[in-house]
Amino acid sequence: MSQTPDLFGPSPAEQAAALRAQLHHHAHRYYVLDAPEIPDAEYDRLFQALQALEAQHPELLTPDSPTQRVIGRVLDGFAPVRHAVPMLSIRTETDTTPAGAEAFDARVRRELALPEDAVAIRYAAELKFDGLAINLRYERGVLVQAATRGDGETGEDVTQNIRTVNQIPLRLRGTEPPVLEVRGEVYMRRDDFEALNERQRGLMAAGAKNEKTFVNPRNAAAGAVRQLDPAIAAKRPLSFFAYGLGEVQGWEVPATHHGLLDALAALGLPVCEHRAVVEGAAGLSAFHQRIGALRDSLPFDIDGVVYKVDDRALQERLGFVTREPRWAVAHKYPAQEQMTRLLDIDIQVGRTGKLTPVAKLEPVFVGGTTVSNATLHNEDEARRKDVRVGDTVIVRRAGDVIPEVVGVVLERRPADVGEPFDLYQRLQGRCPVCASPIEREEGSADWRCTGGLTCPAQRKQALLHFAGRRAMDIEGLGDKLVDQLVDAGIVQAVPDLYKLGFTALAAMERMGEKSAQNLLAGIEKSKSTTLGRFLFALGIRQVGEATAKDLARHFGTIDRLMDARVEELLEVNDVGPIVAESIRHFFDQPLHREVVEQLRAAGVHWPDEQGTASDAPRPLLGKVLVLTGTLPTLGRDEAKDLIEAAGGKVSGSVSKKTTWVVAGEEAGSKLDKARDLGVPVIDEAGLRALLAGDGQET
Ligand SMILES: NC(=O)c1ccc[n+]([C@@H]2O[C@H](COP(=O)([O-])OP(=O)(O)OC[C@H]3O[C@@H](n4cnc5c(N)ncnc54)[C@H](O)[C@@H]3O)[C@@H](O)[C@H]2O)c1
Ligand SMILES: [Zn+2]
Repeated sequence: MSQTPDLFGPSPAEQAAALRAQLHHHAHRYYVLDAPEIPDAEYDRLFQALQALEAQHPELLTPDSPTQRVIGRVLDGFAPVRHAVPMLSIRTETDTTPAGAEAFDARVRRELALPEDAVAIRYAAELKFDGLAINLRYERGVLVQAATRGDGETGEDVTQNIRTVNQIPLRLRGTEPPVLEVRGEVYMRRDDFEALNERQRGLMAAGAKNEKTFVNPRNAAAGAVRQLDPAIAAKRPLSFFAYGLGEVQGWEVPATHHGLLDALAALGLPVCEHRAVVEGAAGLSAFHQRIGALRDSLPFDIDGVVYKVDDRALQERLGFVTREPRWAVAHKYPAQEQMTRLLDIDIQVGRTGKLTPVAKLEPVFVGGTTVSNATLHNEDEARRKDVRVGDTVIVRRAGDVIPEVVGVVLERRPADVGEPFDLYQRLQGRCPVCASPIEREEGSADWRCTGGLTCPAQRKQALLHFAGRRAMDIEGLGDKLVDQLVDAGIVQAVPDLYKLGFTALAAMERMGEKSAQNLLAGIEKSKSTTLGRFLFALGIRQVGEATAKDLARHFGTIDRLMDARVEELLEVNDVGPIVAESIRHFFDQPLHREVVEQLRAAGVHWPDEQGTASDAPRPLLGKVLVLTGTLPTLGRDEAKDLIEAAGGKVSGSVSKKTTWVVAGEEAGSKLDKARDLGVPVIDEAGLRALLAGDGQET
């Protein structure tokens, strides 16, 4: 092939060299530093561009090309581990349609030289977990070593960190072969990831240095596994799925892949339940489709499914190419991270007045939908990521979590990029909706509007929250209608809902008589409620559904609650100082008391509850009890109610603050803990005596 003159742009050789350099750079960021700069989808595009170029110009192929070998390197600080059996990659089918499965099936049949009319091949289909590969070496049934993949030949010894993963058995169940290496994926569940990042944001808001958030669960998992301090690794909740084998000595390897997965599960290793044996391309496609529909609801990220020829004898016939087996393929789904341009940063005012910077994006298809807004969480996050208008940013959308901007692609920053984000300056210190001053409390990551219910943004959200299914449950009052009612000035605050008349409603645009009637009926129906729902509906900061119920049960009437002092509030189960302060603060504002009065005057009512904070004697005031095991006559909830009625608190775990542990039949570890800590243990009879006011001494 002749060299293309410069006149026509870079030659294929120059293009290949440039792609290789880029891929090496990004692979280093990703595999070695756990700090990717571009989304996987972008890396895959570069990778495929190089593959295509090398296919067209085979003379450009070099042995060190990223297409020819697994990339990765041992990080300083970890001992290198030479893998007895190399840890390979998997060929990727990027065509996310059913055609991807057909291409794989056709290739397998061709490579096996099967005749046209041969029976369909059986495949084991499983999920492609988005974490990192780990080799677990068991000798005589005991976990002796855990290693990362590294470059496939040599990985890192991460045994210490892996031992902290609860799901990984330290000893196999029922067998002790000389050597059994189990391979699988260490990953972080989405909820664990969200909680970890939330905690990181909290630490950073409180001024902690050296903390950071993670771009996605895979990145967080990789960071934890390759953490040099096992104490930190132990705090990062990791999970594991087994999917294959490394070296084996003295163990009968099952004849099929699905048989192997069953065998691994029997040894006590976690194996994902979403797996199947399917036949031919049609079976593969159906699996791809079924899992695709399930993807968002899975508790962890997957980036595709993996198909493996089920029969081990056939696998051996197919063998390997340089960096991947011929008998397996990964069939992808649309990426959950993509690049797009940041057009602007909007600031949204939430129901509680919290100001959230929201990225306005050039619409991009990510995680299966088109996204044009993504959260930036708060000012600190936006600054730390140095997100600026005009930047190319990485957007992530996974499951039902709201889309977020996880980073900036600095190498694509244009010369005329915007200024660093400054929320206060941007808003000139005023709420974008009501122009009230904004403030940021010490130790909080969030700016807030101080307008309270006078702020229409908070008003609209407050109305929606008030009408919500778990609050006052006003059927037919959705966001469009709330917008209309507030914008038309018909409803200013929650009590106005109960003053709505048919004529005014029916006269509104896009509102038929029927819907007006339905809405009025819904509003009427909502008048009869419970105190718990009503309290939740008020939208007091920090008071969720459960706390609202607890408050209702404890105080019985709203008047008693509105007048409760902080110390009295603290007596309620699960109410701590922050929640108590927030409730106090809410009812200290005359506006809020007025709202309550107006609602009552409009006919909103609920049966008063007995209230456990009545004037009856409260022999358990200030005591903390823990229930464990089955009591002879009292049910768990019943016992809890009685204890709370007597002024006591029920806690879920035993600590030094526990006054008594009430133990019944089959009491478990809580009883042991009580004994360890020297906490007195009583039975149901003892509890009854306490409730009756006897035996106060501890
Ligand atoms: N963003 C970046 O800069 C960047 C850089 C390099 C690589 N990457 C990403 O890394 C990936 C490519 O890396 P790779 O070579 O490690 O291949 P891969 O991750 O696509 O496939 C191989 C891996 O799949 C995993 N796997 C998950 N479920 C499995 C199952 N059921 N059976 C077998 N294996 C399973 C294993 O860990 C195995 O090592 C791509 O997604 C690429 O985008 C991104
Ligand atoms: Zn405001």
